[in-house]
Amino acid sequence: MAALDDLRIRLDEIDGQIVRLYEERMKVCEEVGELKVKSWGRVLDRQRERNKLNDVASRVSNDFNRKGIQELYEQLMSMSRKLQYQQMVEAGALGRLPFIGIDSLEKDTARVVYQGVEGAYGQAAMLKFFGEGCNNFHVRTFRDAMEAIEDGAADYAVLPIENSSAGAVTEVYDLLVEFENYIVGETILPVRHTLAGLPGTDLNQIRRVYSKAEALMQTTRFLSDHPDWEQISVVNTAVAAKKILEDKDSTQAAVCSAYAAQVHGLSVLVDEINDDSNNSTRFIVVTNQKVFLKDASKISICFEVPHQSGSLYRLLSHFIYNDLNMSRIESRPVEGKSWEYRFFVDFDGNMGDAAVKNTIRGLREEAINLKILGNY
Ligand SMILES: C=C(O[C@@H]1C=C(C(=O)O)C=C[C@H]1O)C(=O)O
Repeated sequence: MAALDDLRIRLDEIDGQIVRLYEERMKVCEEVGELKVKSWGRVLDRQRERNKLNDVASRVSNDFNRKGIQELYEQLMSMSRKLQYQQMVEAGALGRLPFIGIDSLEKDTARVVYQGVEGAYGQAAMLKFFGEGCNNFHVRTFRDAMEAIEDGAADYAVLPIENSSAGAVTEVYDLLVEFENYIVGETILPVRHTLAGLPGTDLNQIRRVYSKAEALMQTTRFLSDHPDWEQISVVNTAVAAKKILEDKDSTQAAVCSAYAAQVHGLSVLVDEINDDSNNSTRFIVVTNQKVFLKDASKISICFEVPHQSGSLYRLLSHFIYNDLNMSRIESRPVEGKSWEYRFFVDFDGNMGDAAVKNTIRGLREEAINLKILGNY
């Protein structure tokens, strides 16, 4: 049997040939790219790639190598596509993304909508982003807020998208797909839940606790010390506070912020009852125009993937290749298609960056229903 050193010398020789051939192949792909730039053609040719995979698979001697050569060719072709997207972008064949860069948001004159009633965390987030004196109104549901934006009744909506302990606010993700509204800002609000009731309420009197489902989830540890309390979810924590005031029933309490308790004339019975003391919620600011701040640094997109092994992996490779840092990925079922998913990805970047244009160009061709949700 040959010694390890001898085998490695042979491998080095073979690899030398592979590297030379790889470069030769990429040169030819570049020429193909030039033709595509001239003809404004599509980079990805699925049929050609399928044929290529079948062809190389038919040339090897066993099943193990068949799988291996196909994986290798998938990578090779993906690299040549990425080179061609770059050529397209450099030649201006991508054009501009359909978003207009602006210097700042007109916060002073804007009319802003939030979901819930006075005292809602959404209101606190809105005041944090737009300032105490901002012109605002509130609506009952997230959908109402999205509609108010689409109809032009408001310029901006402030909506929760993610909580640090309960995770995604899935309804808002789905609404971002359904409506032609775009994210232009975000703000993170620390969430401190309290148990609030009518002034003078004793904890022993309480039989029912009202709150938003997420807030009940975020205070599980405290509530599990009171297993006899019935937990009832309502649309918003501030709605829960309002209900306690209106019902005038001291067997009821609300899980809400100290601010909501104060707005609705309740007393804080127990302060800071959230399981996680760092609990915070990220809110997004949405508008009906395709605009982005010129100094924006985060992009949110969503897309569906073909229901095939490896398809998400291949799409995410665009981020790696273009050296973009992905900060979040979330999936939601695609309506009407059981077990198929839409992925929501946040990544660092600005729409003016070549790396971002490259990535978007690749994803637009290779993913299904790519939507840019905003750059902020
Ligand atoms: C090189 C081309 O572009 C892409 C890359 C391919 C490859 O690397 O073989 C094949 C088809 C295209 O998706 C081409 O169109 O031939």
